[in-house]
Amino acid sequence: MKRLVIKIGSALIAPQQDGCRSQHLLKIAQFIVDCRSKGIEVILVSSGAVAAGAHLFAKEVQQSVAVRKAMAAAGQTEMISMWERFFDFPTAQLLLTHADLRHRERYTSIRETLFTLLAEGILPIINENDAVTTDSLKVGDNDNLSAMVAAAADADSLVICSDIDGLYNANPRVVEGASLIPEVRAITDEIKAMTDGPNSAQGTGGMRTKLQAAEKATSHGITTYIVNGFKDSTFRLLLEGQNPGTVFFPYDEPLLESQHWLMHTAKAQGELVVSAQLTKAEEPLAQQVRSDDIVAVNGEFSAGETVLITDPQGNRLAKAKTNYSSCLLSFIAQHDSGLLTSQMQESIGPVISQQHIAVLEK
Ligand SMILES: Nc1ncnc2c1ncn2[C@@H]1O[C@H](COP(=O)(O)OP(=O)(O)O)[C@@H](O)[C@H]1O
Ligand SMILES: N[C@@H](CCC(=O)OP(=O)(O)O)C(=O)O
Repeated sequence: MKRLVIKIGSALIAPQQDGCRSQHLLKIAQFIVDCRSKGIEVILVSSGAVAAGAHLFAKEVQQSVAVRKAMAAAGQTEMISMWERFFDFPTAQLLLTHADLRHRERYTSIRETLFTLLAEGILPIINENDAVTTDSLKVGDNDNLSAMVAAAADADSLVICSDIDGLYNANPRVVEGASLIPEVRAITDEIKAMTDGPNSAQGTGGMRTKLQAAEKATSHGITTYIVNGFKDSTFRLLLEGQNPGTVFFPYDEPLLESQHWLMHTAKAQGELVVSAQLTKAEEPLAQQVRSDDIVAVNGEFSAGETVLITDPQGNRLAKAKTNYSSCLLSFIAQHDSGLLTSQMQESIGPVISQQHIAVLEK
């Protein structure tokens, strides 16, 4: 490990949902200190703002979206000041939303901030900015957020601390006799079918979002662990280089940073439907997507935004940054003349550039 992102679930922060408890966090803080003294750079992604702030609001109103946002805002200060008390080195708080991460300029700015904090030995502590999010703006769970952060920070390891020993072949809280899977080399459909949602009042995504996070992280070359944050032995084993739970091995050929961002973080603003023959050709997809091969343009987007490329049957082929706006592409698609499109292509350039396309797995 050289650069590690560690994600802590709400159950560890506020086990009784009545404010933060240091009970389970002391050993995690010690682990962070030990990692840093071994020269490992650490970024902490901490859940628990909602759980920490819950006790300030009446039970009957706690399910209201507005109240949960207020709980997050109030609980965040309690949670961050608790972390701060553990460390004798400086910490920094970053509150992010999906809207920040999927915006390439803001994403680059977040990366810059992270690298600067790490270079100065300051511990970044990250959570979703729940107080300002809506459904369309949020990541929604800190498992996926931690993987996006790990990718943004060029980390090599992601440790997701949960209330369970790792991934089991079925949810052990439901299926008696389920067994722990210590190693996962590929996150197949069979593996995905083993998981379901959370079983605690505090948890958000259960094992499903942890697998999504592992997929995002491993495809960026990041070794990912799901471990039990309640057990002391977890952190001792991690420091010894052993696997205390489930380890997900990184891809042999990780995606480039820009392609990973397109595939896993950027949100498609619209859709380009391209003719069916394209996908069968030998050349790379980006070179094939000429304006006269576009069958339909759905949604509104500007040049530079992310689009989903599909075939006429609706199969997802790729995500890409388009060099044309939806307006211009629709005009071309409707006034299809070989001369116009080739003139257009010559003056503006390709619809999609090769470095800005991520081909999706079927
Ligand atoms: N296949 C599985 N293996 C292990 N845990 C599973 C599985 N499927 C679902 N779960 C549930 O996921 C829970 C952990 O996720 P969650 O409650 O969201 O915790 P956290 O707050 O740590 O993110 C486990 O306690 C368990 O109930
Ligand atoms: N951002 C939220 C946590 C969301 C979340 O993913 O919670 P968890 O499943 O406990 O990691 C909060 O601080 O309460």
